[in-house]
Amino acid sequence: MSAFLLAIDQGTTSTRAIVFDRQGVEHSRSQAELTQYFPAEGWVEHDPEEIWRHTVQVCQTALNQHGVTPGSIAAIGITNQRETTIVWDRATGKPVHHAIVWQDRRTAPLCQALYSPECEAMLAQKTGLLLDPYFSATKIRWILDNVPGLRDRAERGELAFGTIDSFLLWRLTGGSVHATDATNAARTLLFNIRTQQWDEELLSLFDIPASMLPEVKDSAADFGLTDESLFGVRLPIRGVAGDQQAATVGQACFAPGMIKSTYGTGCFMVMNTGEQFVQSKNRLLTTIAYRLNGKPIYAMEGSIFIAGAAVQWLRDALKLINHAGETEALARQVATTGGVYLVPAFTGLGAPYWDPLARGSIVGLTRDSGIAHIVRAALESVCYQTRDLLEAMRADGASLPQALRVDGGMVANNLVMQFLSDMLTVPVERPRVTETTALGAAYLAGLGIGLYQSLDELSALWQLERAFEPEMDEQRREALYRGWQDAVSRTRSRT
Ligand SMILES: Nc1ncnc2c1ncn2[C@@H]1O[C@H](COP(=O)(O)OP(=O)(O)O)[C@@H](O)[C@H]1O
Ligand SMILES: O=P(O)(O)OC[C@H](O)CO
Repeated sequence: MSAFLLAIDQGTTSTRAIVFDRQGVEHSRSQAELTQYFPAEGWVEHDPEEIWRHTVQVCQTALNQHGVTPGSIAAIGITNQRETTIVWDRATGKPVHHAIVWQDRRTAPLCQALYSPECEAMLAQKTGLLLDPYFSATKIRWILDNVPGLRDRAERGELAFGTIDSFLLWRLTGGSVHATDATNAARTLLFNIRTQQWDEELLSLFDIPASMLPEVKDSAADFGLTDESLFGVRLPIRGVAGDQQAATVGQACFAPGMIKSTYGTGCFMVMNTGEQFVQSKNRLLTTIAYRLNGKPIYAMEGSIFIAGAAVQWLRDALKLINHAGETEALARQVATTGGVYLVPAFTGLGAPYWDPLARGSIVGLTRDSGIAHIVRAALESVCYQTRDLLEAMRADGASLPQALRVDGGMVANNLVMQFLSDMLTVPVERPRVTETTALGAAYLAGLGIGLYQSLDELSALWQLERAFEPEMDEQRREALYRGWQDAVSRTRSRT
């Protein structure tokens, strides 16, 4: 059988194609930055045509370098920024609106209008989610209500909805497949993760026609063949998962209690809870980690909207740095932030606060505060937010994990990793492959095509690069964390 697996990782800030061999070793890659559109305060959009162009381009490049050829690919796996919503015309395949990105807050008023404690309890019970603009349902509804003529066209069955994986599947297969996997469906607020079906009550609540929805498959399944015109051969697509779930697979968090945290644009902490649907009492999400052979494996998730994006903000808005990598040396110029806290609520606060109207703040500034303090505060904010999530998981009954497996662009920063371990009092483990999202998609494709027979095989491939052990004394740690909690309470729009 062909030796390689191609992973397409369509993230918030970039689109990547990475070719792995059977051992999970990277052989070739290509990447393209994605334009971010901010058409109004709190709105975030992407151009689906740019996403498509970049996807084809990065795949073609990765498939034709370093000894890799399209013919040497056994299967493709797709992983994607989740919740981001595209509606397209079934006849032409053309999107009817820009993609509304997961970070977009435009539907906060709609969420408020639909809110009641009963409604939120019903949503939590069926979907594991909360009523928040983050998820796809209100984004679909916004498109249907705001683009003239679309509601009627949707009712007539002319429009298709998909998260990015679905849209890419549609395009890659020449419009012959309209599907998604259970992990992506689980982020829409329309999918009942207990019954594994689109839910009539939810569709009617959000006023979305069932005809728009994709078929929901396992995360390792037959998602069709690529159109021959794209890569010269027809390649089977055998794996699909939302990026955080793919990272959970790439980190081999297959046993209940295992946790991974990914530090990209946002930060997402996912704890495997096995076959058990655990409903949080502390505003964490319940989601599907992966679904194989029809059997969902559940997870608890804490979602933070801004992690690496805070570093991008230091670079692009404040122009304090030229490259993300500079933050570590800058932050090391000072031993502490001197009491400065940066709460990066640029697009509201995610778990466990769920406050879409909160906006960012910097507190504790004095005349001694300088660039290094602010940069350090931005980095530390990511660790404090992770502690908030771990506290919520523990309050829900989880025990302190043996280790936290980390990945994503930000984990290159050793200062962040050490402070994270100090704040959590847990060893932080950075694997050899930090592209675990793409790796997870490749693993799913490998499972789907029969290159791997079991999850144990994948666990055996996981390798540690470096572990960071907690070093900070308790008194200092807790004083710092109390300062963070105070800064958050001053940032909240409501309590
Ligand atoms: N050395 C570093 N220190 C701090 N942040 C970093 C560093 N390197 C990259 N980042 C941040 O990591 C993010 C990129 O991570 P990545 O996993 O590629 O993100 P995504 O998949 O969300 O596009 C960027 O927001 C960037 O600012
Ligand atoms: O693109 P990322 O890696 O920041 O991930 C985005 C998440 O999937 C949003 O839920």
